[in-house]
Amino acid sequence: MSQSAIPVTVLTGFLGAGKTTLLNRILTGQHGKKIAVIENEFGEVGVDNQLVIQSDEEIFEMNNGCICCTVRGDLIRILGRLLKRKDPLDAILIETTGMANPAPVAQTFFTDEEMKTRFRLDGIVTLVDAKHILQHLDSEDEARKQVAFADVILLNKTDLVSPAELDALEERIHHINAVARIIRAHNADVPLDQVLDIGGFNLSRASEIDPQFLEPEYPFEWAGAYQLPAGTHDLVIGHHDHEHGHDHEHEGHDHAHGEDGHHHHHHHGNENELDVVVLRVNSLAPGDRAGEGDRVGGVPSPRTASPAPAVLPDLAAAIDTATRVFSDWENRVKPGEPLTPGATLHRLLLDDGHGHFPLKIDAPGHYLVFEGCGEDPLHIQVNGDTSKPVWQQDFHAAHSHNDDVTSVGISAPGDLDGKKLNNWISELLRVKGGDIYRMKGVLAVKGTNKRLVFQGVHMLFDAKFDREWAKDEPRQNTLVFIGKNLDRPALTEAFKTCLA
Ligand SMILES: Nc1nc2c(ncn2[C@@H]2O[C@H](COP(=O)(O)OP(=O)(O)OP(=O)(O)O)[C@@H](O)[C@H]2O)c(=O)[nH]1
Repeated sequence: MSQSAIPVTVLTGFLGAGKTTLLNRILTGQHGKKIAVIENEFGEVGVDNQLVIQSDEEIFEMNNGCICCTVRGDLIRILGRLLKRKDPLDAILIETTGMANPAPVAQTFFTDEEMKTRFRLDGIVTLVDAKHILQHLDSEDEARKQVAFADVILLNKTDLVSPAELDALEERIHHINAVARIIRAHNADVPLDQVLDIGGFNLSRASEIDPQFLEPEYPFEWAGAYQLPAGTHDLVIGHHDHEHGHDHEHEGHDHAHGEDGHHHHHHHGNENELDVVVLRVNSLAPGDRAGEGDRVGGVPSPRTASPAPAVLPDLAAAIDTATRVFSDWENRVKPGEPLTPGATLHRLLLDDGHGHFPLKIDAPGHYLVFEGCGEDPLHIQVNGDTSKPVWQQDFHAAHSHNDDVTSVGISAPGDLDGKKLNNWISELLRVKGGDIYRMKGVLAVKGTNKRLVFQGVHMLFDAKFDREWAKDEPRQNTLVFIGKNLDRPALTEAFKTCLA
């Protein structure tokens, strides 16, 4: 990207989130930068202008209502005028209205060659009112979008909520947009270098900040591994009778689900159904310790208690399979009807939270049982004895929030075939462009020693080769999609087919 390109920051945020407050800070701050501010006013003309402290920076107003394709010309005209200035600008800030979707503004910088060479979209900064954002996230599409589009999220008005609420909020925001940097603020008091000229989509930095950002979420909440002999055993759902003891320590769930600050939902919305997948794992090493390292203190999940690959070598593959199977058609099973291991989603029909299901095991070995809802106690009876799980773990459920907007990250070494990559991205944007809000990536393309850096907003995007990969730097592809109804397995699969 050319050095002379003027960085553009798009400032968004719901009504009253603190955009004007931040703007005033920027305009009065002693940063020695020449910044032009473009305001997109909706409704009453120029009210905000009186609130903005006058300064040397120029303020341009667009009074044509929300920026959309028809008024993008207006923005382009203002930008054109800014280019003609004698003393060049250091930065441009565009404030969108509270209700606006920032996409069309951001897309302006991917539209034509002149826009692409003279300006660069440095970042989308979204101000969030910590006190009111939750109700907006629940009810308003635009609020989720503003969070989804952001490179930086200023969690403002921290004085109005408790630290615990802030933590929960961050978790929720992170769930929607896993790569945005979240900065807490009071009266929008953030260091300006965290907002302006940030090189917003530098993914390698994003991954350094939060190594978990690629961590997938799962369609199940709990999995346990059992060593089972051949035969027909009894899969029991519900609190079991006292004579069987408490081998399957599901008590931990109360803690895990009750105190982590957000609501968990039953996936199928029916307490009398439980989704279960049973898979055979081939190569479980002997000497496994039951329940090792899991659900001890806090909220056990892949974020805090990763599975030990040496203990369960097939675990990752089994988790992948289960993730896929959980989105298959369910096979409804009435109490008393038998289950067999395999790639089938069993929806167990329970009677007041209880049920007995014969589990048919042909070959002795290790079996993983995945449970859609982790709150239902489950155990397996073998010849009247409760079988202890040799391993178990809670998983972050994909549906722990009812957000349809999420992030999918892919990180893999290897060189990509430029042509296949191009075809995939074009096709993806053609089919899913409306749902993919943002896409960012740093990619290794076969035949070039430069990194391909790209970012996009809906179907418009910009890809450029930037610096060479450093000598000690692995040619690692990192890309992230933020959007609605994203299909992680499909995206991951399609990406793999682009490897050279
Ligand atoms: N308590 C509290 N109030 C704040 C904070 N930041 C801003 N405010 C106040 O919130 C109100 C709205 O702030 P603005 O900066 O005007 O918000 P805005 O996003 O520009 O609002 P619109 O122009 O309506 O979209 C003002 O009264 C601010 O003084 C904060 O951190 N804490």
